[in-house]
Amino acid sequence: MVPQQKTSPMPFHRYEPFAPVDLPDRTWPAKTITEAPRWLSTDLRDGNQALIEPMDSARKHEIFQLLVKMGYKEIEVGFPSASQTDFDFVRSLIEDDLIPDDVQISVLTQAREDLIERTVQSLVGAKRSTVHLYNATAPTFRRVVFRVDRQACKDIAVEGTRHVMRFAEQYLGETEYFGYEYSPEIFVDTELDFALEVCEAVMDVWQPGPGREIILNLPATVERSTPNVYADQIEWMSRNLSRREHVVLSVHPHNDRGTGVASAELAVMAGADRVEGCLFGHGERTGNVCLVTLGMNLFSQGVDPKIDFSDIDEIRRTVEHCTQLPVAPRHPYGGDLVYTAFSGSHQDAIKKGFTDLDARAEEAGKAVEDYPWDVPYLPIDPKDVGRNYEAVIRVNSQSGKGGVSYIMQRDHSLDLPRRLQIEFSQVIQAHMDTDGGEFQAEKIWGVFSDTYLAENGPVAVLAHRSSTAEDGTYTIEADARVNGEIRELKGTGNGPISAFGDALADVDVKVRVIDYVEHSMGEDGNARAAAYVEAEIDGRTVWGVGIHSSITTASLKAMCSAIGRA
Ligand SMILES: CC(=O)SCCNC(=O)CCNC(=O)[C@H](O)C(C)(C)COP(=O)(O)OP(=O)(O)OC[C@H]1O[C@@H](n2cnc3c(N)ncnc32)[C@H](O)[C@@H]1OP(=O)(O)O
Ligand SMILES: CC(C)C(=O)C(=O)O
Ligand SMILES: [Mg+2]
Repeated sequence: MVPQQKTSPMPFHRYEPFAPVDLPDRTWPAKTITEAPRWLSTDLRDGNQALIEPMDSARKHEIFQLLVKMGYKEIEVGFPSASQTDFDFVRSLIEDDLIPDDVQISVLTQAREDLIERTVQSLVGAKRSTVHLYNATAPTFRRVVFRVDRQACKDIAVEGTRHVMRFAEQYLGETEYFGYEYSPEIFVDTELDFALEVCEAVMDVWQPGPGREIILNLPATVERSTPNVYADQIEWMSRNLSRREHVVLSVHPHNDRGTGVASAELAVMAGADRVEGCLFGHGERTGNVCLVTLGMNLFSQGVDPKIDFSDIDEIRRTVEHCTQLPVAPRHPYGGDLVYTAFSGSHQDAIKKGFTDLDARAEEAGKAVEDYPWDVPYLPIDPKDVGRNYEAVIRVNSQSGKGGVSYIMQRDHSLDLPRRLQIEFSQVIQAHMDTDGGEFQAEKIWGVFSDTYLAENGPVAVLAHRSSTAEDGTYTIEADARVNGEIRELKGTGNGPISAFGDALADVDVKVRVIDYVEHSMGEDGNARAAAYVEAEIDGRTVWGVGIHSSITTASLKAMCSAIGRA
């Protein structure tokens, strides 16, 4: 019988289910995203206001420069009426001429006259700027925070917009561009008809038209529903707003349910033109939607994100330094561990994937970097974000032969034969059972050297000479140390391995060679060679390995290695 789940003791009855939107002819599920939306980074505002220690001026400048360098063209730089620090930062950007001509800064304010005035004052001298005004419109906020009815709530937005326009005229005069953004805060809990009514009233004041857009930002201030409901809300607004062609429909998803990225993506499918978020998902509570994830999700679908993530670790380091909060090791695209496989079957598939990719690129006459990426378990090429392949495969108790042999190949150019991979992987596993934890690449090499290359077995070749007769018979003469004694051995066969096997019979060492593989360990003429011998000795089947600049010496060493192993 299937085990029956029990009723949770938690008080789930205290919470209301979210209401679906009545939109049976929704169109967004059939849409695909083919181009990047307009991005706004609110790292310096929503991100900053949620930090344990808000950024000082130096850190704010660092983030601003990072955002500009990455390619963000709309940057919310603060809440100037909040503090002198916030105000002064905006002033320093403008007065020190730090804002590139193609970057638009914006500043946030509550819909209060005195705060709006101070906010607009902070922008004096800016070439391109936007004031962003918000007031909460949801029923709980109307009742609890503002203690107002619908009409009075709408009036706050309308009056606020008028103040913005009046103060802009008073303080800013003619600028290259002055824009306006309005957010009905808590949009997701606001009745849709009322959200629309407030936005229309705000537009009636701002009067959007050709060359005079308005940004209407519909925030999931607290994410409260599945992403499809948010998408329905956005599609409904997009369909019902007047002057739609002059409206930049913006979304501002938070991540309270952990679905901020999905909400943003479905919202874009539903008609949103613009997305606000923060790098690595900083922001209130569980954060704003992560701009890195959104951008890289597009990239991984072949869509230009219009943002440069090619040095993801530099981006991460800067964000960690400025926010003083760590990025989780499993954070999409930027976490330390996200391109690393520990588990055996993943490592095996990745290793095969790399080999296959190299082969197909070569066949197509293309550089691997230009060939379509298709490697199991790696959604993107780590090199595209500035990572190398060092960390792709790491070995612990969950790993198998694929991972171990990948490291031997990557770090030491040793292409272990399949059955040797199995044998060596068991050797590593035995160590792992004793030592536990992760097995670093150097430690794997140490075990390999001790196991196969130590030359501490009963037979060691000190020198050898060989000749081939006309009939092809190969003769070898070797000076060898056998059980501590120096002996001169001689044997014949069809090659060094069989001749040496024959010679060993004289000293009572019986070796039956099962398999032999050799390869060069590099491209240049001075490259060394690796030889692998699988042999049955005293009833045991073992592998031996030899490495030397002479392939014959490498083969003899491999024989001695196998004898030592047996
Ligand atoms: C969802 C968001 O992230 S919104 C952005 C939130 N960010 C911040 O608040 C950071 C910066 N804020 C601050 O530094 C301060 O809040 C300040 C300086 C702006 C204002 O401080 P104070 O004047 O002390 O007001 P306080 O922050 O307590 O705000 C509460 C008052 O503002 C009113 N209010 C809140 N939001 C708004 C708004 N958007 N528009 C108009 N009034 C508002 C409240 O109703 C309340 O009024 P009451 O005192 O008459 O009841
Ligand atoms: C000010 C608004 C846009 C906000 O941050 C939110 O609603 O989350
Ligand atoms: Mg927010």
